[in-house]
Amino acid sequence: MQTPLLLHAERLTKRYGRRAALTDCDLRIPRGHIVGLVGPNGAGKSTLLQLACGLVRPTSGTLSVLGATPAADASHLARVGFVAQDTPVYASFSVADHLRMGSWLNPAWDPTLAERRIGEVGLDPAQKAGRLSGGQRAQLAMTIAAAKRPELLIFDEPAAALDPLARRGFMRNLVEFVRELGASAVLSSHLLDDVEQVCDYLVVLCDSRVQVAGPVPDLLAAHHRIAGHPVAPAGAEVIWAEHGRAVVRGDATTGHVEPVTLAELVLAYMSRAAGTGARPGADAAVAR
Ligand SMILES: Nc1ncnc2c1ncn2[C@@H]1O[C@H](COP(=O)(O)OP(=O)(O)OP(=O)(O)O)[C@@H](O)[C@H]1O
Repeated sequence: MQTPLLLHAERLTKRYGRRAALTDCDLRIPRGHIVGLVGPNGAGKSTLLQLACGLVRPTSGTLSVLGATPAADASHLARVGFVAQDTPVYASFSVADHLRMGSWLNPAWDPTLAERRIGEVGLDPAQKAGRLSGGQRAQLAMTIAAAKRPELLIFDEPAAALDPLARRGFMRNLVEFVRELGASAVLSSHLLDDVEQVCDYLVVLCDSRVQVAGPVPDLLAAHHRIAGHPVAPAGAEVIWAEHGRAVVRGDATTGHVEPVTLAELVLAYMSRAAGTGARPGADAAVAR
């Protein structure tokens, strides 16, 4: 039997009244990846993460996580750890209280991992969570999510509150942690550097729709930057073009062809969805 996918969405749609947060999204993401979910404000990233945790239900279409409906039962809840955007903690509880609560609520709680990590990141077990800095709160929330020993860790903009140095450390830590757990992770971020640093699978969401998704090495191999009278050969798709430069999907044989960075690839899809830059074919010719 095949191992169930990490995330499997088919025509997944979520509407809030007349507003579409996700529209007809198809995803087939295998396990073992650290998935970066990127896109502009209001693209639907948090909605997708909340659907994956079972906090909200689809309007139509289907989503399965680790082969089951999200939050279908207590055992599925235990397999997924979620760190929400504002890393909520109980202000009047100490760091140690949070760990105690974690051990009561989670059958597979790993106290050794939790205590080791609290020590590693320099948190005082006696300190009230309400007095922690944003970065320390993020570390506490990540520790609690990880000490559940989940198969999937979900982070909604995990490092948004951190200064650049703390962020770099946090993201490095996150990768080590996910690997140590033998887990997979999905994280949303506006910070393309972070995504580039830690993610090996990318999903670009714009305006409620998946624009592109796949393993990062495959996406980088499939896209090129061309400059100087770019001509994309037949079969190649111009994703974005402006001022004599273009990002194309498929082979590019004319013009000055260079590899594309992850940030350029993401920005090309975001610009296309936003309707900025020249329309494909206007600035970069497509050979027929
Ligand atoms: N509970 C809700 N009620 C009504 N509309 C909502 C709700 N949650 C999200 N939306 C709408 O759904 C769309 C997608 O929102 P979502 O928060 O998923 O986007 P996002 O990509 O996470 O944005 P950001 O990067 O700004 O956090 C937006 O138009 C938003 O206004």
